[in-house]
Amino acid sequence: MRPVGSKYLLEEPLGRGATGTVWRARQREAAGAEAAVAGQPGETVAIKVLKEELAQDPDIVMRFLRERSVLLRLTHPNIVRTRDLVVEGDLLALVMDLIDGPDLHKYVRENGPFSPVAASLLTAQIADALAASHADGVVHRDLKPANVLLDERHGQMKPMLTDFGIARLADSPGLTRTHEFVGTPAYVAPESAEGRPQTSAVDIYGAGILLYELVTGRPPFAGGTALEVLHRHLSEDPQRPPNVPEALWIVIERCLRKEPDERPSAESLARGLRVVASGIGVHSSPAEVEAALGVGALLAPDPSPAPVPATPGSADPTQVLPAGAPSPMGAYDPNAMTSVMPPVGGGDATTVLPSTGAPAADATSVMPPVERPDQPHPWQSQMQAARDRNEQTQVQYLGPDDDPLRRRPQRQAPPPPQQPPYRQQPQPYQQQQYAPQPPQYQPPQPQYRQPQPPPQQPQYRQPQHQPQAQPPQQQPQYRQQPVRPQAPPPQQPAPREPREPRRRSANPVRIPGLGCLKGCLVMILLFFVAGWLVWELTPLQEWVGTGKGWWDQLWSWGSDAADWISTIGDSAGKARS
Ligand SMILES: Nc1ncnc2c1ncn2[C@@H]1O[C@H](COP(=O)(O)OP(=O)(O)OP(=O)(O)O)[C@@H](O)[C@H]1O
Repeated sequence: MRPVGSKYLLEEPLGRGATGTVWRARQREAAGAEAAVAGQPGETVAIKVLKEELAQDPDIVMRFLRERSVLLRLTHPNIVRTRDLVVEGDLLALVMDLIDGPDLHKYVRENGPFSPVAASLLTAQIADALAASHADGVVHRDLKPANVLLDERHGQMKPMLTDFGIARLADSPGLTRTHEFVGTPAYVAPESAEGRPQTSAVDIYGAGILLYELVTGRPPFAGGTALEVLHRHLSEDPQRPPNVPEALWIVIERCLRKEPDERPSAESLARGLRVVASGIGVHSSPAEVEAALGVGALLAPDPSPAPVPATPGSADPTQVLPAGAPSPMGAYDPNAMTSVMPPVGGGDATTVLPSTGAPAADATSVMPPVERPDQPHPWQSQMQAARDRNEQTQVQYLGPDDDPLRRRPQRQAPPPPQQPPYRQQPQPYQQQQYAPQPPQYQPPQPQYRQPQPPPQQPQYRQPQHQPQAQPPQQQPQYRQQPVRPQAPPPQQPAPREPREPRRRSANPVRIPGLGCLKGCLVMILLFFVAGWLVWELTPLQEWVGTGKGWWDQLWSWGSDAADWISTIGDSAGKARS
């Protein structure tokens, strides 16, 4: 058992998500005054220990501390209560109420879809939770069945919305330094997918998808790839499945409107769903049936939806990239996985705003709204981050064979003469990755989280994204995003002209040792010339007493040497005979 802070002991892991691992834990002693719930020694709690890379990120630690009060104050019967936040060394953890029951995704997978009445009543409670958080200025932005726990303690199934805080904590510019970010393609609202301004209406869209899935067992927009899902969110109208009653379909269809302004408020959604539940049961009275069919009149849009302020320098966590699907060409789990994207800044996942109804409790947690149109598109940030990562200097050990300073020169094949200049005529993929980008657009370079779905979902694990497999025809629609003038993406250095290939001599044949031989010959020649000059130009001849010239003297020395050698040869022959 591992201690968390001085107050908690981790007992066993309950599950693992994109941002950390949830543990069943026990309270050792009552928490301090800073905790929302002091708790009693021996009490069981759930603790989400955030991933190390999040915990080691100063931005996230700051945010964690800054938003402590917001997380702790968010209480509702259908929201999993955050009891305490622990920061200890490199460890960041959220202490929550332990919910005894599966999450909705797991439940539907194991038990099949809910009846329309049960699905309506369940979603009505989730809408209650959303209404409360929206009134407090908090937008969840990652609503999906996996984030709804079913509390089965009292013979009833009570949905409990969780992960309010996590997306918000993880959503920070610090994430540009981790290799991941969070978003779930199957549940992402069109405006999030497009990088348009977001409001609490994104949660209503998520609720509509969730409701559809509860009654059918699958989300409305599926596809083989995340890009396909994204495209369907943006362009397709959902089709009414045969088992969905008309009244319920009216609600779902309203929630799934592409225009956020046309979606109902959380409060009117909850009310409408209860009216529908009463009117679609087998024992419903004619009046209840009629009221249910007229539910459209109840689904009033939110007059003042809570806006989602952007975090400067961050991207949108729910932004749908081919996320959750490491390869856009591969299948992915549309239901349960919070997708992870390339390191980017994060936008604010569950955002704290000045309360529309009540005053904001924590001024430090209120983010000033930032004009979305001025910001670079999230994909631009992702591309930039990927580029920055690629270009940074790496310090690493090089073996003798790899070290260019130690390596012996290798003969290299000359480059093929017809090879086009790399930067001038890039292939489509090369252009995406390396070519200099105009400031207003840097093409998406989606990468995805290392697949970490819960162990029960191995079929959803994906291989790494292969960028060249990306269908090119789906990209242009994201290229028109405006640029934030005050924080333009860093200018790319001007592309360097490709170097001309080195000119080689006409005769490329190399003779080993030729350089050394040449040197020796030159030295001999120099010595010879120097000797001749000294002999001829100095009084050396007279000193030696010969009076001969250079050549005569040389000849005489040569003759003396030959005589000496023949004398030695003769004396050796006589000795033998
Ligand atoms: N308060 C809690 N009580 C009991 N079980 C919990 C609690 N919170 C989470 N769990 C369980 O722990 C597991 C992991 O939760 P987590 O929120 O990390 O998963 P997730 O929603 O799939 O993650 P993510 O949204 O980051 O992808 C889930 O199976 C969930 O059922």
